[in-house]
Amino acid sequence: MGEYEEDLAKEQERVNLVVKLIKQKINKISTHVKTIKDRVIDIRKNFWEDVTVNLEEMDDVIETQASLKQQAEFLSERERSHGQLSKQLDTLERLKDSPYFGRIDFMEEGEKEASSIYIGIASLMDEQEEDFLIYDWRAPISSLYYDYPPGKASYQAIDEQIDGEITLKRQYIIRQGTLKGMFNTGLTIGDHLLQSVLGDNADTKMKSIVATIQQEQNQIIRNEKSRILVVQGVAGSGKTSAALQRVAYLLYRYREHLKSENIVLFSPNSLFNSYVATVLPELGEDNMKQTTFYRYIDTQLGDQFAIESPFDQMEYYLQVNDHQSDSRVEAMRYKASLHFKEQIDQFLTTLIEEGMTFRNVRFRGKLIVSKKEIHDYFYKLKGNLSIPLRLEKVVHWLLEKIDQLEEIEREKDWVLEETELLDKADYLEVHQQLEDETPFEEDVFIDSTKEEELLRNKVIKKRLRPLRKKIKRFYFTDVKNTYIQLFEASHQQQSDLLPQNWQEICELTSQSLKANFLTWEDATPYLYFEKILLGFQANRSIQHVFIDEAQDYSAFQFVYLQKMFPSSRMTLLGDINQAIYIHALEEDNVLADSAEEKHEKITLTRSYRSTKPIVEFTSSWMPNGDKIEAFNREGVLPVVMEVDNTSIAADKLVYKINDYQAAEHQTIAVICKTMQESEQVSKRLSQEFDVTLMGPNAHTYQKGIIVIPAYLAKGIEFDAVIIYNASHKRYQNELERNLLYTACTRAMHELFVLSIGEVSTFIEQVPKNRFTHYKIHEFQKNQR
Ligand SMILES: Nc1ncnc2c1ncn2[C@@H]1O[C@H](COP(=O)(O)OP(=O)(O)OP(=O)(O)O)[C@@H](O)[C@H]1O
Repeated sequence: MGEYEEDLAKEQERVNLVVKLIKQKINKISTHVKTIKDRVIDIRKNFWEDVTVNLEEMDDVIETQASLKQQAEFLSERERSHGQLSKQLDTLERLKDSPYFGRIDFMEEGEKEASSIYIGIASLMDEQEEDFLIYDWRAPISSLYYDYPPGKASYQAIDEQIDGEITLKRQYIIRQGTLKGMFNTGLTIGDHLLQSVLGDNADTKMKSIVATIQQEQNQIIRNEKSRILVVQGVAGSGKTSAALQRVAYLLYRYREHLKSENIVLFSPNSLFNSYVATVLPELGEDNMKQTTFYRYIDTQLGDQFAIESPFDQMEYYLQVNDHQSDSRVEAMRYKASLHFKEQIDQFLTTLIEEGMTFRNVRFRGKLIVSKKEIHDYFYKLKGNLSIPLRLEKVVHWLLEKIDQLEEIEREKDWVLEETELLDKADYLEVHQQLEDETPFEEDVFIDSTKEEELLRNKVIKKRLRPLRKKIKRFYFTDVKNTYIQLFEASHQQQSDLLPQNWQEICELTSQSLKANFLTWEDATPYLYFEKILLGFQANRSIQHVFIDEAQDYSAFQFVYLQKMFPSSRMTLLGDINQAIYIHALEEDNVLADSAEEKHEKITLTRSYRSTKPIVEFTSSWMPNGDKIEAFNREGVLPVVMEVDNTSIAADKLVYKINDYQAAEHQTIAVICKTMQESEQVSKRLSQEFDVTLMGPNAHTYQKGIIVIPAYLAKGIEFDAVIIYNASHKRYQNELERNLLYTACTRAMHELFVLSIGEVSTFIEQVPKNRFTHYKIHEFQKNQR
């Protein structure tokens, strides 16, 4: 037996031992879990038998409530411990299959012997609970594995730095408890293993990269210094992967006070949400909150306005021919900028003096306080008070008026009529109150006048409750009409910063606001305005905000998010080359080099997703493309095919898909520029194949052939990608350059670019040795 085989046998022996112990633990916990589960089922089944339900008398109602509460608490406590144990069990099940993936032998300074540290997705102690058989990959000592090659190394323990030497660094592939392979590695964690992981088929769900995290990615995952960490990473450099590993790391590092519900991830679309949803559970952690910025805005303003989605805004942009003179396009740019924010801030200061618009306060159709009265009261309040403080005072004043109204209305006939509509619990309460208030006498009789008074009280309070609530929420302030004034003539200032078509933009804006429609470019500014006007209620429960595809956020949106989460740390991840929204091309993009260097910035330049030829091809038309490094994974050259017309394009498309299917690619994406184009292509393809058309509302996708617009394919990847029509006409400007780059970089193994007519100048720029070029004319269409 050679040295390697001997080592392998020894390691397998250790694996066996560890797996045996894991199985024992699983058995022990399973029995415990089963007992608790039976108990939970039992409690649920007998829930109503174990509580005494009696609603006849008030005392009984109170007793019933207490009994219900006690029973519910008991149940939820059991359910909680059942949940925790089941989670432990899940983790153990995963460890049983593959207990660890790495090892380092580390000799601490001053020690004579190195200790072996085995690293896996969770920690495991030996039987005596004394030594670690496996270290969690997030433990301080595990960072050695990701950060150093064999040789001198150190790591940061809780309060000190530990120095020493790594004498061995090894990687394992263990499946179903069997050691399938093992390598001793240098600095980069297993080119070997990485090659094999990256060479696999694309999945419809993102995978965890825990076993092969690269040193530069580890800097992101374990970063604890920065309040705002900005990651600029080229396409496929592992930004999203690192972000999710970072969530898992933070949950472990701050497990005492950070829970998954204190973390939120803003992602580009719903499809992406589900794409990444399995990574954390795979690592034994609960998912963080996930949302899209659009969904967030919609929950804030959706009941007042119909809100355009960013995708509809994008479709509009992509269909406009002349971007220079289109007012809407100009508005998209301007309203995303900090200049516009300043303009709003200035407008807000003028409102201190004049301009606030209010709504009438009515009750049962009758005017109680007119908007004019509110206006006059508001502007009589001291000028040095802020608007939100003054509004608080108005609330106070209005509530007093409502108190007076209550006194008057209570005596009216309609109130008595409505006492009939009160429910049983109200009557019981009134009776109880009457009994409590009546001095003890032999002959207790219910005083009917008093009873009527109490019942009237109940009715009027019930009816006024919604009005009081609305007042407390400032519904008497007419935010929309106040905001509209910003776009009206009386407020027009002359400024060089205003866009040329400002007048027209103003008209368009007030029209759509009046129709209760918010364009995407108006949504954040409006919400900002509303929040500042009424007083910002910052979210303090979120401790960490992750923003993926951060390049697509405007400077305005970013400032808004900072205001919304003032006490949160933030991790922003993006790629300036994939900026596909018009506002994202501006200089104030948070990821642009020109942006102020006030945040810590980590740059990732190595791309892992695509083969080397694909990375070299796609980076050729990007500014600074020479800085994009490919991970060394071989593959075939991308193919560019120019055809004369759509009919040849359709034939070639079908031909290529057949080709890719024969090569056993499991996810094949036909990426189009717009939704409309996607619909046409999908219709054509569905004559021959089973295809899925992905639109903005798609939540998941299956393996097979999908047709998708480029902007929705953000963040995800496919075995093979076909760009439907990368013609000169379709891809010309900056945004289209980025869109084409984003689309092409979705390919892991193969890329085929069709062009109907002359190919885009961006592809013309690519050195000819970086792709295979075909031109197919009508008369040649039957050849390849
Ligand atoms: N260290 C790693 N080990 C294994 N696979 C990795 C590693 N880093 C990245 N990958 C793989 O590379 C691919 C791209 O990763 P990811 O989607 O996180 O990149 P990204 O920078 O967010 O990409 P994009 O900006 O293009 O959407 C994924 O398949 C991911 O699993």
